[in-house]
Amino acid sequence: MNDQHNPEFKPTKTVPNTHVDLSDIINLFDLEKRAAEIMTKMAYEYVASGAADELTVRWNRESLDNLKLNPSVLRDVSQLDTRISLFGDELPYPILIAPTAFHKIMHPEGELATARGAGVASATYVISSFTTTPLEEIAEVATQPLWFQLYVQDDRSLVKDLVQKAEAVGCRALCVTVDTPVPGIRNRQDRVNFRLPDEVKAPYMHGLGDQKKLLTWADIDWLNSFSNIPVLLKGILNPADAEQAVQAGVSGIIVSNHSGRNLDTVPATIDVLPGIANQVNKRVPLLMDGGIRRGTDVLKALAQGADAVLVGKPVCFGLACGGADGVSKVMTILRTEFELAMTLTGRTTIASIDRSVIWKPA
Ligand SMILES: Cc1cc2nc3c(=O)[nH]c(=O)nc-3n(C[C@H](O)[C@H](O)[C@H](O)COP(=O)(O)O)c2cc1C
Ligand SMILES: CCCCCCC(=O)C(=O)O
Repeated sequence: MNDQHNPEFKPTKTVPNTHVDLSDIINLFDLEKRAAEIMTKMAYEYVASGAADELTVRWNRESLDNLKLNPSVLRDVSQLDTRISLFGDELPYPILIAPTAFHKIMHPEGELATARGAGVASATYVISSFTTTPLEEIAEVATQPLWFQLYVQDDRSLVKDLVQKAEAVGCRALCVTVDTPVPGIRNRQDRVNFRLPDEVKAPYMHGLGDQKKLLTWADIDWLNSFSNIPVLLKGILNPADAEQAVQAGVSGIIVSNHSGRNLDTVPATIDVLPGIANQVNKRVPLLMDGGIRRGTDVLKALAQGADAVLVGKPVCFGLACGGADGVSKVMTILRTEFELAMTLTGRTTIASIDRSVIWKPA
């Protein structure tokens, strides 16, 4: 056992300054294995764990695996176009970096490395409210669009200031996380007594766990009333909430179960996506995350009605293993696999990816 995997091991510094050889990392599962070897136990457990019995974590993957593809043959697949347009920006491919907290426990360069990796991979990066690096510093190194993920805290004037700061540094959209009124049961994190090392701070967050005023639809109206950037709701899992979100005037919806980290036994996101897509009926962009690990998963999510997907855990593992290089490697692997999946199913444009891509028994 590596020292860092000894439960008694106490990190003496934020995180080892690791930069492992990434040349033999072929897919995102390889990367998680490597990350498990090199991350501190506390950081690894924080990233890898889900809520309670982790059934939803498992279902996210199983449901994606259980969908079968239905290729169309003899199409001219010599030219692919994977571009999408979201809120006025053209993205070269429909995969974004999901907001994840505390990057400095994963790599000493923290969110700066993530932003640099996103830049190399031409990916949009959604910064977490729990960033351990000030927004101005991230914006300074970013070369691709940034979005901001908002946790609404009790002090609404601080929330307003934070939204305005995100706008001022150039964030292009605001993802309001609506699935975490209180923290979920996180047994694995409790077992390692998860806490931030003293030298790591999340400068914008002050006790989400002690909320007195819980987020409601009235707060979404309030955010919409002053936000100058599109407001998306992150954490929608059923058509009724999606409808209410559209009626509330949001600009987009992220179908998410928080990677199974909050409420265990909610369904896999890929399973609820078609019903939500039917309800939303393209009135606003629909994004999805949860368990995306393969290019075929991206294709399946788009086929079931998503306009784009986000990836969380793999980016954290990439960051831990190789800083910016690790982050760009994750995005490049997924993008390349996605392009191949399009080619091999005979779909050359994003618009041509519809439910016929999914195999159904005759
Ligand atoms: C380590 C970690 C930290 C996260 N932190 C946040 C966060 O600060 N805000 C948020 O809205 N979601 C957070 N999430 C959830 C992700 O944004 C995203 O919904 C999820 O990770 C996607 O699933 P995947 O990890 O299976 O790709 C976090 C997820 C992980 C794994
Ligand atoms: C008190 C809730 C902490 C949440 C931290 C960030 C997050 O969303 C996560 O999934 O972890």
